[in-house]
Amino acid sequence: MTPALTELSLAAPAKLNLFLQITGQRADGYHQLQSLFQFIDLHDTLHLRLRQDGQIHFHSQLQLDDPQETNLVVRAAEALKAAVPMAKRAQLGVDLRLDKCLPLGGGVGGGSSDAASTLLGLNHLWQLGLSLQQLAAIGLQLGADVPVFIWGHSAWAEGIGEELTPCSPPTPQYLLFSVGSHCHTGRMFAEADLERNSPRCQAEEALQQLGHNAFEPIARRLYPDIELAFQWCQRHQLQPALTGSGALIYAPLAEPALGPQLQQAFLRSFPRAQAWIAQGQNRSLAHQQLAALDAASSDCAPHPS
Ligand SMILES: C[C@@](CO)(OP(=O)(O)O)[C@H](O)COP(=O)(O)OP(=O)(O)OC[C@H]1O[C@@H](n2ccc(N)nc2=O)[C@H](O)[C@@H]1O
Ligand SMILES: Nc1ncnc2c1ncn2[C@@H]1O[C@H](COP(=O)(O)OP(=O)(O)O)[C@@H](O)[C@H]1O
Repeated sequence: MTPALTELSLAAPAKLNLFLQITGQRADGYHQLQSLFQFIDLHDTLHLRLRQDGQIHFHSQLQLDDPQETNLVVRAAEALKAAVPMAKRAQLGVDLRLDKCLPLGGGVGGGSSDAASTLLGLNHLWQLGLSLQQLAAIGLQLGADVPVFIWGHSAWAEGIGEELTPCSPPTPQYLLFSVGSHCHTGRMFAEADLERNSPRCQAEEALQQLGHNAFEPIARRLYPDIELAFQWCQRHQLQPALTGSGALIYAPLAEPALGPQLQQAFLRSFPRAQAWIAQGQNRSLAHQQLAALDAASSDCAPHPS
């Protein structure tokens, strides 16, 4: 029999919203949207190690703005444990360490991805055998963006982001910029002039309008540095777009060879900014790693004689 793993490291990749429009609002205030999600190869890394004493311990350099707030990694681990029958819970302990790289509140879903990788990793390590559907339902309680990271495939999203249809948009390299502004998701959704009644469309139509994002005019109006970054990109023949509710801006690279040059030029114009070159991926890094683990363990499994 394959020996059970006692530790595991898993990526928690970022996402981009290649298209985002809002089509209505539910009675509870949450907005209905249509969005095209794609992953990129920028990621946080989560290290998980089994504990025998049933405790959940967490370590990270990341300080959340609100010291009262519990990190989504811990909330995910607790939510998963709570979903397991009481009799099994006493043995389910873990040391969790998060190496945080993704910018906070940037619209790349780092917190949601950390939560999803926690659920995926613990399901494996604790040998719970929950389905992706069950994990996505637990994840949805933590944030509207968590399910897409659980399923791990680029997707056309509807509802509040949890009704997902896998799709495979083009996977260019992107330039990704952070000019330092933070857009608070709840506040962006609450902005009075947000276009929240767009007519619904089909995924195929969205693929013809890549880069459309209902939050873009608001982010450009509220944050002058975001406006300046859009103008810089346009002057450099890039097609910039906002991801999520902001504040990061991405632009597909028509000529990947020019990426490093454009990245340096941007940083010269915006010395306090950050800029990355990232590869679009239709399968999340976390899922690629889990598939490699499964393949390795089936290689180790005894062959039927
Ligand atoms: C806008 C998007 C697009 O991918 O991404 P981000 O910019 O956050 O990455 C998501 O819909 C964000 O999802 P997520 O970041 O998980 O949001 P949540 O934590 O669930 O919600 C934060 C707050 O935003 C508002 N909210 C969120 C999602 C939604 N469909 N309607 C809303 O009105 C609610 O006020 C909620 O309290
Ligand atoms: N592990 C985490 N990483 C990032 N943010 C977290 C985490 N845990 C809790 N949060 C909270 O979630 C908020 C949104 O985080 P994040 O996912 O980075 O935003 P976005 O979805 O806009 O990229 C943060 O401002 C923070 O308060």
